[in-house]
Amino acid sequence: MSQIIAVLDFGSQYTQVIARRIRECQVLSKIYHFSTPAAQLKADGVIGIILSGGPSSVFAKDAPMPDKALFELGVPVLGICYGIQLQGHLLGGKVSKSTHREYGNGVLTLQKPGRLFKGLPKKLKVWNSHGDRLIALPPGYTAIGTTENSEFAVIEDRKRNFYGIQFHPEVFHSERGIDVIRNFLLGICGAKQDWTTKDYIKHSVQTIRDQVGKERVLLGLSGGVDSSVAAALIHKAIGKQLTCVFVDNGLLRAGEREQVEKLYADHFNIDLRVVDASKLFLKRLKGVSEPEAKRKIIGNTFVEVFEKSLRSVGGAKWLAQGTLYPDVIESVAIAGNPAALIKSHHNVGGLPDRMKLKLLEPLRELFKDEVRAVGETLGLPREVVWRQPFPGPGLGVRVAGDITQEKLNVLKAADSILQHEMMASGYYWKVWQSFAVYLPVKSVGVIGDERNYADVISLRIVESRDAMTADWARLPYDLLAKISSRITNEVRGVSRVLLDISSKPPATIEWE
Ligand SMILES: Nc1ncnc2c1ncn2[C@@H]1O[C@H](COP(=O)(O)OP(=O)(O)OP(=O)(O)O)[C@@H](O)[C@H]1O
Ligand SMILES: O=c1[nH]c(=O)c2[nH+]cn([C@@H]3O[C@H](COP(=O)(O)O)[C@@H](O)[C@H]3O)c2[nH]1
Ligand SMILES: NC(=O)CC[C@H](N)C(=O)O
Ligand SMILES: [Mg+2]
Repeated sequence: MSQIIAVLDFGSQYTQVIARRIRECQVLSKIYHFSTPAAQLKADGVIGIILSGGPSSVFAKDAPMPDKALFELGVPVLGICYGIQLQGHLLGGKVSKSTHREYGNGVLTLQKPGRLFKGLPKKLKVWNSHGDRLIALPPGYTAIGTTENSEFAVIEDRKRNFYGIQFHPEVFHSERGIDVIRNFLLGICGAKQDWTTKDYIKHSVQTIRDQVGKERVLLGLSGGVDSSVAAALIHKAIGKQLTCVFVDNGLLRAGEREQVEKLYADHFNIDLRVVDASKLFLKRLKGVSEPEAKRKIIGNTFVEVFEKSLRSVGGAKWLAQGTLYPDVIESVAIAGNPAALIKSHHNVGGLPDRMKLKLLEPLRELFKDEVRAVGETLGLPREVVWRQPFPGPGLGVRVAGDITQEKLNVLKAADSILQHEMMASGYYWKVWQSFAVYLPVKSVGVIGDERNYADVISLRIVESRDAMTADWARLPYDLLAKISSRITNEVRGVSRVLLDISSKPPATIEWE
């Protein structure tokens, strides 16, 4: 029986981040609904339980509650944030609303050597996000550490192997957070580190086979990292039952369609059809300038095109996409968590309600760097695995405001100079994304002693780990100067080039 660490989901924004930290420690984890019966966890071979954070207060009337019997399974339990509050509430301690919310960075001071903090310094920067707090320990527990507003920031009951943390060790901003999780998994639960990318692939291949059976699958392939890895994985699972469709939506970069066709012909043994739907997309988008409206139209039109191609691929029942976790969390609320809508990624929030195809998304829980690791293990070429992300709505969300063919042409020309210089300098591979944006303003310039009232282009070049947060890349001035001067000199109709120096948050990577 496999060893599983169960993550009970109480609706935290970070539930998937906890799961990914566990995978980073090469341990198998599974996310369960918060109400999963303890007997089920036991039957699944769970060797440790993590109670996630969540937006509710434990004493609220409809607060999500776990099956209390999980505290009698004899397996270690770690509560994070809402999870520590649950331990307090259910096991005889006391939780109350705090007058001081703790939000963002704080300092943890350890008073005692706790098992979770083995080998770690006595003071650590940690990241908080809570309004309630534990004010009395449940019997059997000891206080281990404090933060400014939490007397019980870390607690443990060594005998029963119950642990609680008020801050979020899973987020990147909590110093040595991964070590805390590793101590729980390896030191306390005794997990074996045997969950590798290879296992992930084996497991996914089996799941895909079980899901799909003998039915046919149509995969939307963009030539990007995610859909290429999804294609390779699904092809490994079901071979000829898979057909890929690349849609030319008229919002692609210069030469992109030809590049993808060639790449796939050279490197992949996969049935790929190319559909030119550029006229349809541009017709639907005509005169539309509101970003969410544009995204919805693009998502809907993609599905319309996929549905039209169904007959020619032998009546597929499944639509496969390379959807990743960040696409999901920004687009929709998940697992009862009232997460805010940031923007509708075309492949999630942009799908029409009437869609009849079943969705097959084997990468839906992964982050980009994990997908790249899967791609490398599957032997995909470097230019695919390490390609910069390019969103499905493409230049459609990079022409700010309404889209016309003329604006697209200006943007394509500017973007292709940027790409060329990024490649030539090697910086293409060092940053997360680099692209040009067409702004809906004009500005006055002067060329050949003449007035030039023309378009403005902004450069957006960012560094990131997983697209959840990002910062603008500090590129050499000489390189920026060269890009700017080439764009204003070579692209007719551009009088000015700007550099976007906003981080995410508060900005996002794309402009719309
Ligand atoms: N032009 C396209 N034709 C067909 N499917 C597409 C196209 N563009 C995007 N998709 C679908 O939408 C999904 C999400 O797009 P997204 O851009 O996030 O991923 P990607 O293109 O596969 O990878 P990358 O993040 O590297 O760009 C893709 O995985 C793919 O299934
Ligand atoms: O396939 C996609 N469909 C979309 O609708 C979409 N919107 C944004 N992106 C990409 O996602 C990452 C995060 O982007 P934002 O900071 O703009 O939300 C960045 O890498 C963006 O390029 C998309 N990808
Ligand atoms: N992030 C959390 O888990 C928060 C828990 C609880 N809602 C609080 O505000 O304290
Ligand atoms: Mg893409």
